[in-house]
Amino acid sequence: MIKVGIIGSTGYVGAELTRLLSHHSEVEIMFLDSRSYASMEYSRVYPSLRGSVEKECTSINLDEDLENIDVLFCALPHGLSQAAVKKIVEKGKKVIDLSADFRLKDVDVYESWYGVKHEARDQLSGAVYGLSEIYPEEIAKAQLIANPGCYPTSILLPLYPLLKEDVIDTDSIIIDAKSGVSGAGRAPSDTNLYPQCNENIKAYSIGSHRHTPEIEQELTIAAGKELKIQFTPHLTPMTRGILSVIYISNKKGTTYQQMKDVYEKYYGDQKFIRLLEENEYPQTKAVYASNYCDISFKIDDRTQNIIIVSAIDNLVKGAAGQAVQNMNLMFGFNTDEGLQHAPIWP
Ligand SMILES: NC(=O)C1=CN([C@@H]2O[C@H](COP(=O)(O)OP(=O)(O)OC[C@H]3O[C@@H](n4cnc5c(N)ncnc54)[C@H](OP(=O)(O)O)[C@@H]3O)[C@@H](O)[C@H]2O)C=CC1
Ligand SMILES: CC(=O)N[C@@H](CCC(=O)OP(=O)(O)O)C(=O)O
Repeated sequence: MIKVGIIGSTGYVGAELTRLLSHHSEVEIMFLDSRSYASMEYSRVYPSLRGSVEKECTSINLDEDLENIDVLFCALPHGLSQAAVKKIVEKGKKVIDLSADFRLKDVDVYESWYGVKHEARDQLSGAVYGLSEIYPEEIAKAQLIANPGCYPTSILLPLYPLLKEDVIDTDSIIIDAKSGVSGAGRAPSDTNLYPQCNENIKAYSIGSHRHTPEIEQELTIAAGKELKIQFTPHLTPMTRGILSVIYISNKKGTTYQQMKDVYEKYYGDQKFIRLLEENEYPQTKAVYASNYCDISFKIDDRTQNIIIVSAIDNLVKGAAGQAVQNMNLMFGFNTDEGLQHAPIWP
């Protein structure tokens, strides 16, 4: 058994971590940190976890409470994890940060896109980008994991292998992605106000979304040359889920079989990537509350475009589930421990 602590446990991502880890056979949850609900039973904050999580929230002291754990999960808004990450790394323990704070390798890029100063620069170079299926060996050896963003996970999993194997063009990648409202977190905001998000779909942050440099960083590594993407996220009236549709001009004349072979090579034995049959396309309900990423694609011979579709649950594969998968890799547990449950349908 390992001992884990969760900071930011009462946010949506923290709640998914708590749900998943409370059913993990190798884990004991030591604390559920919260500023706002300290001393309150966790199951009063999240009644769905009554009977599964019998623990009070606590506002932890970074100098004392980190001593008793083997791994810390940080699920705080960006800019706020750095002090805790610094402390735990200095103590020689493992940490999985679910914010954007350690994802970008260039600190100037982080500071300019996120508009905050990085207070733990020394830790950045040691951070491993936790895209589980792509970097399993690095993750297994890491002390600090920068867990990927939700949109990047849904976009990098389908694109990384194709760029690595040089079967698609790099200068015409257009991504149209749609997220459920839980992607915006739990704090009330203009984004998640019911009358404004219900029965409404909108594009936002066109050409300026903070996930753009994260996606470009990883695709550049895959392609071995710098590339830029066109990324348009949308807010849709669903609670969970991300559907990403990616358009690439098929200038290389890639065939369906070539692409299928690449996906089979990278993901054929990966439990959490489901490659769908030809003319079957991913949908968010088919991955709801699960750690799956569903992928399929079409080569449109009429327009000579490649269209790739992926679906994930933003809170699970896009955040807490992938973090648990990374913890499993770091501690040598079965990859799917704590994550075996099927999606919920309908
Ligand atoms: N939502 C998603 O789909 C995804 C989110 N992420 C990232 O995971 C992290 C957590 O996201 P999410 O759970 O959605 O966010 P939420 O806003 O739902 O939760 C964040 C929690 O952090 C705690 N907190 C502590 N200090 C502060 C502070 N100063 N300001 C605000 N909250 C604070 C709050 O709990 P309390 O007041 O009880 O301490 C709050 O509930 C973020 O970095 C996010 O970008 C990553 C991938 C997907
Ligand atoms: C719907 C919605 O608002 N989504 C959020 C996703 C951000 C997020 O989750 O942030 P990180 O993954 O980078 O931590 C957004 O677009 O800002």
